[in-house]
Amino acid sequence: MNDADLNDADLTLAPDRVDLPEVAPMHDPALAVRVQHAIDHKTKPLGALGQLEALALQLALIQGRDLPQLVQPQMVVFAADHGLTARGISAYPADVTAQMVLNFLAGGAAVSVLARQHGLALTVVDAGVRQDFEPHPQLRRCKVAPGTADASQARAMSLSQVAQAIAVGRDVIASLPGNAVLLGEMGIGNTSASAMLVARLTGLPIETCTGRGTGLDDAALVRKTAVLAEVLARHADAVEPLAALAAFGGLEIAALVGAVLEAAAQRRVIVVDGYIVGAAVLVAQRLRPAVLPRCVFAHRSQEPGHRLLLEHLGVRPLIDLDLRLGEGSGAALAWPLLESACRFLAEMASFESAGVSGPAP
Ligand SMILES: O=C(O)c1ccc[n+]([C@@H]2O[C@H](COP(=O)([O-])O)[C@@H](O)[C@H]2O)c1
Ligand SMILES: Cc1cc2nc[nH]c2cc1C
Repeated sequence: MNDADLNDADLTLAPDRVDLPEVAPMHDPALAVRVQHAIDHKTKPLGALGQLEALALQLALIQGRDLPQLVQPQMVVFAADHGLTARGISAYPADVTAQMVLNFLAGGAAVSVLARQHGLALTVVDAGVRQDFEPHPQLRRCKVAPGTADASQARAMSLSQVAQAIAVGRDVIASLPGNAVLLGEMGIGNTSASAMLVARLTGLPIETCTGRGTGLDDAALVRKTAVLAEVLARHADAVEPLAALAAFGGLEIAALVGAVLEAAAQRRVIVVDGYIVGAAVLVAQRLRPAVLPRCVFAHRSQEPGHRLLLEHLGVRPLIDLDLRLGEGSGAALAWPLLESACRFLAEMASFESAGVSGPAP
């Protein structure tokens, strides 16, 4: 597919023009009953492992087995630049996107450290960074374009670019081993794209979806919010999920949409990092609603729109550490909880096997 084949009218038809996998609904009531029964008969007061119990059940249902196992977990960080940075919507210069990609690969970024700590393979994907990179074993060079267009002047991406970036995300996931993916991102300006996607797709006011990102002060936050309101008004017709993605960007978010769809189609466990990955899940969920129960929401970010997004999706994150870093750092930090959920299900004794008395009659 190339730009010449597509025009604006195609945007409303986008789901038919972009190659999206089918995602089967998770429906196995008998398995759910069996796993809940096993959880309830472990040697603990009923429900005492709290959210970890719901997590164990979710992992079992995603994998379609009584004892879920996490094999060769993959941390995948999608990176790209945003043309809207020309409007001063970030506290840091756009060059930081490329510099941090090099830092990820050199092993010095937060996500590099946490991935090492938790035994997560780390892959970095250049979906649209302005700068070119030398080959590196952990880098996938899949640049769709050197950054998006300035969304205050034009659509951030053409539909063809959206389709290509979604394909990048799908292909990267399909090429990786294992049955769990942790998704992260890097892109100066991408809290703006996320805020606009969330506002447009949920109907929430842009003021509530916009935050300080990398650390804007009060005055800069007011200016950012005004810019985002202007961009939303400019693209008032971009209401369908893929049209909104094209209008607001970014290339890493589109690649994340593809990654979420492919991972869900393959029944992999999907660990969702912060606001930006959450916005990609929102787009993916609008395209294929069955992706949502296959996602584990790792943490609640400090970005105020993230809380609203999680509430809108009706999901509860595992941890809340006031993080606002991105990269996949929150997903990596939450990872041991998924391991613990599998372990308690597999290894804890039952009342029967341990000879412990159940609740008083
Ligand atoms: O994950 C989050 O919730 C999150 C919240 C605030 C900032 N970030 C990171 O900061 C960058 C975007 O911030 P900004 O201010 O440039 O839009 C991008 O690289 C994200 O990884 C990430
Ligand atoms: C230094 C730096 C690291 C990051 N990691 C993710 N987003 C980031 C933004 C900045 C500015």
